[in-house]
Amino acid sequence: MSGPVSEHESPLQIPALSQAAFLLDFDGTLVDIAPTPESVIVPETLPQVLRKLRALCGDALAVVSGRPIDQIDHFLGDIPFAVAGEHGIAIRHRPGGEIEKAALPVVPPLWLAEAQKLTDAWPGTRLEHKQAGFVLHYRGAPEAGNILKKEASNWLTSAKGAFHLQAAKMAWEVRPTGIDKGYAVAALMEHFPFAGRKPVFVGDDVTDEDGIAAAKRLGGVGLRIPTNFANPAALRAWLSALVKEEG
Ligand SMILES: O=P(O)(O)OC[C@H]1O[C@H](O[C@H]2O[C@H](CO)[C@@H](O)[C@H](O)[C@H]2O)[C@H](O)[C@@H](O)[C@@H]1O
Repeated sequence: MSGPVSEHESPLQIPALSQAAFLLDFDGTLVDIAPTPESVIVPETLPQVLRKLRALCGDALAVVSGRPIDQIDHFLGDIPFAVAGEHGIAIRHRPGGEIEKAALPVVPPLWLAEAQKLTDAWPGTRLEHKQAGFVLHYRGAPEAGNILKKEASNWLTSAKGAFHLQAAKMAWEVRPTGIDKGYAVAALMEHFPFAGRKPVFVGDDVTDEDGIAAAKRLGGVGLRIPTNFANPAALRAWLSALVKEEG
């Protein structure tokens, strides 16, 4: 185990890159949080750092995001070898490979209709559709956070545990129960080029805790912003130093 120091000046113990697999969250981890999901900016130097990292760890670089896979493709193109989207509901294990989709219950159309009405009624809020759930964003109207939560909690009382409400960053996400980033990490680690390596998972949010726990369970390391890195810029600087040191 080795590695450069984090911005907090404590040396981070991670496996040698020749034995490591990197599984990285996207929003709030690789890129800074932005006012809207579309307005995220991928810093100019990040693609090159990630490509070097992928080369140094034998292609074992994955992005594990709450976003659908096509959005990660839009921002990062062919940089990661594998992508897990929607917190593990959709996984593409290799470049150009088929997307493996978990069999999940369909979101009741009534909830979607109610969610649309609710977000139409609150300027600054918005509804994001996902394959097996949806997100109520309130970054543009923080005062609406509580009402969105209350309404979504009411819909979920009829779900009999099939769906749950997940707190996200200035958002509430209605998610199917049973699949999380821990599942995604375990599934990715079963396949080439990840299998046999030690996972290094980095995230920033509550949903990343499952990924962190899974990485540790599998003999690797789980790191979190702001515990191990002050912010995404500090993580990017650490990754840049890591690839320079070993490159
Ligand atoms: O698992 P992640 O890759 O971290 O994705 C989590 C969610 O990210 C997006 O929403 C969040 O980021 C937006 C852009 O910075 C921000 O505007 C929003 O307030 C955040 O909640 C994305 O829209 C969600 O689908 C992801 O689940």
